[in-house]
Amino acid sequence: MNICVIGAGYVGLTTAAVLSDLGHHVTCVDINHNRIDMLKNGVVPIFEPGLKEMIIKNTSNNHLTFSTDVKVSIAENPFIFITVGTPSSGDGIPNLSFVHSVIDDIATSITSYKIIIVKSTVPPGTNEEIVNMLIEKGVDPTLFDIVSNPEFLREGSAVKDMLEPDKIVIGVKKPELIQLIQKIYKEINAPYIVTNLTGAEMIKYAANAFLATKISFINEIARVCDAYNVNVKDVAFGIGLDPRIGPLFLQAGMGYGGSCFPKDLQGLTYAAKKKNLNPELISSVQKVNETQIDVYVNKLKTAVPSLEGKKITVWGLSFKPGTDDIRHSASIRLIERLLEEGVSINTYDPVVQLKKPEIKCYQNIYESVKQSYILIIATEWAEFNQVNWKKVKNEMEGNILLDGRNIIDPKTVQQAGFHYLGVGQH
Ligand SMILES: NC(=O)c1ccc[n+]([C@@H]2O[C@H](COP(=O)([O-])OP(=O)(O)OC[C@H]3O[C@@H](n4cnc5c(N)ncnc54)[C@H](O)[C@@H]3O)[C@@H](O)[C@H]2O)c1
Ligand SMILES: O=c1ccn([C@@H]2O[C@H](COP(=O)(O)OP(=O)(O)O[C@H]3O[C@H](CO)[C@@H](O)[C@H](O)[C@H]3O)[C@@H](O)[C@H]2O)c(=O)[nH]1
Repeated sequence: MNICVIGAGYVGLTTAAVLSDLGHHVTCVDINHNRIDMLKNGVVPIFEPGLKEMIIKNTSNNHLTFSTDVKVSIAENPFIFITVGTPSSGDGIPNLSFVHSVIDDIATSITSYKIIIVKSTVPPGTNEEIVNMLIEKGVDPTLFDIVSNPEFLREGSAVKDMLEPDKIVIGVKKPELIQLIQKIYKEINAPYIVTNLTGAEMIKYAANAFLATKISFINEIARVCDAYNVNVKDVAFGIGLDPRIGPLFLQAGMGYGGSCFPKDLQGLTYAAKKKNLNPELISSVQKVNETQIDVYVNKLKTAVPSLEGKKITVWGLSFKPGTDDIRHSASIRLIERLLEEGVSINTYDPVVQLKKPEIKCYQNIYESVKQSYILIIATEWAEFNQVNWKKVKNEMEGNILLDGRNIIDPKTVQQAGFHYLGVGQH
């Protein structure tokens, strides 16, 4: 099948790579010329395991091509996937301008029937609005159908998640569209959840809100565990065995970040308020997450009353392991907060190098801790558990280790001479 994927970001590139790998002919388009030039030259602008190999394989066999000509690509392909960004505007309202710009391009270039598949995460009601927008722009309603097909991949395992999803959600206005979408995803074995356009949008928002709720829940429990000298991991394990609760997404730490949870909870709040509802639980989930950094900074300040002038090394910059994405990273928020205390910051991350004069980025993990007073683990990269702790300690001036992700065994680092600080882990 001939498919156009609009947007060459985390979702767009993964969609384009996977669909081309499944045998379709895919054109991936983006208005970012630099990005498309890189892709045409075999350079994949994001770090995502397995993505580069899949892109190179499918560009070599001509199943996947890249372009900056959005209108031509729309005109040439019957299936149009929209995967552009839907960031939060400053006040938390979802910024749909990128989606609207694609709709404008479709309205001005459509001459034959298109199925427009919206993968971008959008607030409830958006896909219905898209139908109306196209009609208002003079597009004949028989020339298009809209399918809401939200994406549930996680960064760091995007390719695998798209090849082995736990479900495929499709929102449609006409039942005959279901089979066409199933044809696109023929090789993928997953149950289909079929609903209307707004239902699919709500499933996406509700999924992210629930996952974020689990994280804020366990972070709140960790604060209480801390006060009672209880290990929150024991509590998470204990409750997680109950199948009604489940063991996943109960890892306490500095809180959730990334390009999705923060903005989608804001988007859900906005959507609820628009209908005069007051989403109290979602507001509390956000509040716990926003104050989680303070819990760690306060912990540090109890151990080291004056942070001013101290050198601190932070391991981990990306918002989670396996990605180079630093959007809404808890680590970056922590660094900004610490800089306000007058500290100097060294960092090490396996894939991210920041370009900020006030932050020193190292490519060698042991170099990064030289003469540091405090070491902070801010992202749960597995390699942070494989270091020689004695060597790390010897390089440092101080001995404080703040474990912002509860990934370190306190005894191991205490034996190496560290003073271990955690929240809900001792
Ligand atoms: N990142 C994730 O893990 C993830 C997972 C599921 C769903 N989503 C949702 O998918 C959408 C995309 O997220 P992302 O992280 O891939 O975004 P991204 O910022 O990585 O990529 C978006 C791309 O769209 C391009 N673009 C913007 N306007 C365009 C236009 N008019 N025409 C062509 N290209 C245009 C940008 O240049 C950019 O390369 C968002 O709605 C997000 O909420 C993201
Ligand atoms: O037990 C946990 C699990 C995660 N996190 C944090 O939560 C954030 C988000 O992690 P994760 O969900 O793995 O990453 P994303 O790539 O943001 O994926 C989420 O957001 C995507 C975009 O909507 C969805 O498609 C995915 O299903 C959803 O998991 C990260 O900062 C993690 O460190 C925790 O603190 N504790």
